[in-house]
Amino acid sequence: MEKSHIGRLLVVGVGLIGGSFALSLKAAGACREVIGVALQEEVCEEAKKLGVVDRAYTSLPEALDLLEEGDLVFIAVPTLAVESVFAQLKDNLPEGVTVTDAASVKGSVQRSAEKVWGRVPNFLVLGHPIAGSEKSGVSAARDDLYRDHRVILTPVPDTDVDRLRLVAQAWQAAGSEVLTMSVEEHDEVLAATSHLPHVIAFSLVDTLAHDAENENIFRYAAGGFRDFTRIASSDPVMWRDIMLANRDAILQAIDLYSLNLSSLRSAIASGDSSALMGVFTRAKAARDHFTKMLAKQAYSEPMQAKEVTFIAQPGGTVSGKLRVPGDKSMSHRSIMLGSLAEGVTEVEGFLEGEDALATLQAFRDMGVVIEGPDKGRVTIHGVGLHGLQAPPGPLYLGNSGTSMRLLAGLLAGQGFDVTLTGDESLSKRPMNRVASPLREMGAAIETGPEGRPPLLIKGGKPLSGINYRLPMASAQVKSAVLLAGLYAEGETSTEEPAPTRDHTERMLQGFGYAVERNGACATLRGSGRLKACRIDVPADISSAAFFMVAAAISPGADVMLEHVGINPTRDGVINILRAMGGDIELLNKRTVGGEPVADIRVRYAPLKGIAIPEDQVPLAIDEFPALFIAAACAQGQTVLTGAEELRVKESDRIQAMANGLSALGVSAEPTADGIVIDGSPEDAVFSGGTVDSLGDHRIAMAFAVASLRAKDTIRILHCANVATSFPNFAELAVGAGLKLQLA
Ligand SMILES: O=C(O)C1=C[C@@H](OP(=O)(O)O)[C@@H](O)[C@H](O)C1
Ligand SMILES: C=C(OP(=O)(O)O)C(=O)O
Repeated sequence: MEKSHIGRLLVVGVGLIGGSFALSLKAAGACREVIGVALQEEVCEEAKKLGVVDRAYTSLPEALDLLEEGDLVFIAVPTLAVESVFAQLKDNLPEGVTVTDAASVKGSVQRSAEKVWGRVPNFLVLGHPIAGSEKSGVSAARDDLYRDHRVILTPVPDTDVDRLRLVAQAWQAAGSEVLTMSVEEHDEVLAATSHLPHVIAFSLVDTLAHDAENENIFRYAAGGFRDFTRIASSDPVMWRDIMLANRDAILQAIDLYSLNLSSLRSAIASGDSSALMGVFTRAKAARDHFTKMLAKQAYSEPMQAKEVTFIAQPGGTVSGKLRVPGDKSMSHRSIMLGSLAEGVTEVEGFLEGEDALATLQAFRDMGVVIEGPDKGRVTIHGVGLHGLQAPPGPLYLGNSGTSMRLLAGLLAGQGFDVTLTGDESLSKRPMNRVASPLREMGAAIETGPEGRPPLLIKGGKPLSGINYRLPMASAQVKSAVLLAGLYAEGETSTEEPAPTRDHTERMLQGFGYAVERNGACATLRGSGRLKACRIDVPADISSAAFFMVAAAISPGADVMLEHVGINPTRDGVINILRAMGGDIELLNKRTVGGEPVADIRVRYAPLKGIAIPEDQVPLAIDEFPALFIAAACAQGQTVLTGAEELRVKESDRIQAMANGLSALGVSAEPTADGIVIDGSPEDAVFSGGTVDSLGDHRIAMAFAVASLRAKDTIRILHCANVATSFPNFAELAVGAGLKLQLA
């Protein structure tokens, strides 16, 4: 951990917060000496006795006299007392000393500073640790109170960057994660996440304490009461100050809460079970996704994205029976169509990966009651084609292109406005490919610069059917147009330049919606109805592909992949591997819920390089990262053409793979629409080294598979997004025989 460069630390207000900061910095060896200031002599004595401070004074100016350049003043008095501390600092603070505070409300502290100095002085860094305890006083101080907690710093334009860095380093030394945001944002977020819960806890306990029966209530109050009201033991003065200091934001939060509480009351009064389930399932999901929440958004980017590195040791082989998770494309569509259907749709085999969960959360945010997922089971209480409600904020779709493009189509026909956002990768992906045809249908869609997200979709625009000839083979574009067609006047049809996955067409039919299919064309009429059904999602062939390639390249391998969807619009990976000499058997072929399914057995056989037929490209579009690994292990050259679409996936997959392959000593030449790979039948094809997956799940998994034929360890950077499509990849891979570790 980086140590701060503070000389002396002066803590003004030696209670729980100030005392814990002092102890943390002392424990980290991050300051030379701690001086305390407290109003009462007894507190000074106790702080010294407990070893929290080295010296203590009841007079702030006296203590300030001891400071010099590079020292830090930490103000930890109740919010409304900060101003009087500022007033004493004004004439007594030595040059070069930095000041920070820990008050829970930043707007009022900013105003106090402006009152005292006319503006926030450049040496004052406003801050707030998101940590505390219901206990108070110096005797409750701990050196680990801030460890693994967040601290929000709210610099203003005048704040000196070196002072900001000094304060951030001090908090890091205390073990905290430092974030910065504006004063206004801080106060709104805290009103909702901290101040409102305290209001409710104080008021609930006060209400019950007034009750004549209170003794009984407290005697029998067990878990729920205890968990929920712990914070009502917090320091009353501190909380009074917070209420007064952050009045407007807290009032807004209380008003919103009162409204929701009264509709919950009505639901209970009228026995409205579905409204109760709605609130409870949404709340449970939100609580479970706690770390992904931001104020006013039910689901949002994790505040702190976790960093995962794959470390794949060389060699080994793969064997055994494996069931990879559910198909991602079908999982998305099951939530979308289940939500728009009338009645209750039961889904099995649902992919509990981040992408499909983003779609699920989007529909919860639009008022659909969805139970689960629980071991792949999801129960969707459909609201009908016209039953979605405006979400409380932008719909955050993470890394998922399918969610954004299909939702764009579906939402173009709603009566409300909605904004679609995504993570850094999704924010770079082209959206005009859906926005243009949807606009032709009458939709009002705004995109970010160059047709990138966010998408703002205006509601209440009447749509009319179109005949759309897709300029590229894309199931996402086809699906977006067809889903908008559900809301359009008349007939909507799509014509694709090459067959692409047809899960939308099949699943619509499964929900009882007429879709006419004729060669490259799919046609439907608006204003029909979807009837709830059961959906069994088979294992995802795109995930199975990593183990197919693993088996195809490792001598001695024999793998059985169970219950895999082998829809003919998705089977390119089987065809291509077979053309390269792969030994693949399809066993126990059957149809499940309108989709062909089989168990796929793959055994090792020497591979040879081929020119990949262009008609296979859309049928294997997501499998190319894995197929490039197979190509590197094949005798001779493999040439891919007609695959420019790979450049606009979660990463530019042609470049990302070419870079990674080259880093591992394989000759891989990217071209505008494909790649040329010179394979080698040697035992150790890949040299070992470090490759960057660029946060693309499929690049990460492909290079993990390469380790089977590597000479040395392969380190793969930025692998957290494997969880978008294949959350248990590492576990299954290790079980099958890969030597994979996570760091
Ligand atoms: O419709 C779908 O579920 C998908 C379509 C494909 O994208 P494009 O339509 O952009 O080719 C594919 O790459 C993606 O993983 C899922
Ligand atoms: C391209 C992919 O997904 P999406 O477009 O949904 O992000 C993929 O999973 O490989």
